[in-house]
Amino acid sequence: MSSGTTARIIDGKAIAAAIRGEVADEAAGFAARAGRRAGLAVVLVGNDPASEVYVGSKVRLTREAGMESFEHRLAAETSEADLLALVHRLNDNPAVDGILVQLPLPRHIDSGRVILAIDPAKDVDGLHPENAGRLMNGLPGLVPCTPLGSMRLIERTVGDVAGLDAVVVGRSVLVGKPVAQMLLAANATVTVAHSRTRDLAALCRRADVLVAAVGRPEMVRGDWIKPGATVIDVGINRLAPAPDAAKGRLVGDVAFAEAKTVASAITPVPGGVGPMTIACLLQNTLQAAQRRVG
Ligand SMILES: NC(=O)C1=CN([C@@H]2O[C@H](COP(=O)(O)OP(=O)(O)OC[C@H]3O[C@@H](n4cnc5c(N)ncnc54)[C@H](OP(=O)(O)O)[C@@H]3O)[C@@H](O)[C@H]2O)C=CC1
Ligand SMILES: Nc1nc(=O)c2c([nH]1)NC[C@@H]1CN(c3ccc(C(=O)N[C@@H](CCC(=O)O)C(=O)O)cc3)C=[N+]21
Repeated sequence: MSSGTTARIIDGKAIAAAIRGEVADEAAGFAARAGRRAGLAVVLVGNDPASEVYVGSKVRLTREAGMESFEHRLAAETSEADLLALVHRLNDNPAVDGILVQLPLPRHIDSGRVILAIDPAKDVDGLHPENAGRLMNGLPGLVPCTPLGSMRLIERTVGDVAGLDAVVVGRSVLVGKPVAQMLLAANATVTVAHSRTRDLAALCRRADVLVAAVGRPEMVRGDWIKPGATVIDVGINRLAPAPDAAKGRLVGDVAFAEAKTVASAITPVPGGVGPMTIACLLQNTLQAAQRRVG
């Protein structure tokens, strides 16, 4: 399995910081013209561990970029009706340019119905069927942040993906499906794998570009990777803490130590896709604000 080489580590943290710098400059211009800051509202229902990691850095980075951050933390028992009512209030609030409802939602809430309630012009996650359909048809719209951030890392690493074999593991509305659409739009040959896929390891081994968005710590092993491949690890998994520690380590969906001896380039967790997601979210919020003001 080991080829004796070591992969280039794709520095999502640094690339994201550069994007946030550009967004901050533009956000200052927006505030001067509009007489108010662009505003982002984040809704978290319950306490999904990956969502907790997300909100942790998001509030601070939103303010650093010169935008307003509105946070709504709701109990896990919140009813679907109450959540829908909050979404409608945010739709009607002129200070709010972007609305992000964190997924997954507790099981008693239909996430499809909640996403459908978000004003597509404020849907900075790009999940509303109108924006998802626009992405599928190659029309302009708000694009999901994690897939957009992943594509930017892929393009910076491999350049043109036209004709390359891309395998996406995971088919969620949030990550797997939109990243597959973007790779397809960039002319890669795309296969989307999921929990019913047969011989996942053999399928992954054919990928020049492998995107893992599963939510299973270190599931993708080193010997699943084609030598020289580019590996994008979307997974954010919090391991159980060591006996004397408050928080467990964060790991991706790829066994990083193994994979880096086979791949030519790989994203780390943390420091890979996560920071890019936030940078793209801020960029989408500014884009939504600019369109709304006209
Ligand atoms: N870095 C970032 O910015 C972000 C990270 N994440 C992280 O990415 C991961 C994926 O998130 P998300 O897409 O929302 O997760 P979901 O749980 O919505 O989707 C997971 C997907 O993985 C598939 N899957 C599950 N088990 C297996 C298996 N054993 N073999 C093959 N496929 C499997 C599922 O298949 P099926 O459809 O058949 O059930 C499903 O399509 C999570 O760790 C999440 O925390 C998410 C968003 C942003
Ligand atoms: N509607 C919706 N959209 C999402 O985009 C979404 C979501 N729901 N639910 C939860 C997941 C998870 N997610 C993360 C984004 C960034 C980091 C991030 O910045 N991570 C840092 C780690 C920071 C630290 O160590 O605390 C890193 O990877 O370097 C993590 C997780 C977005 N998600």
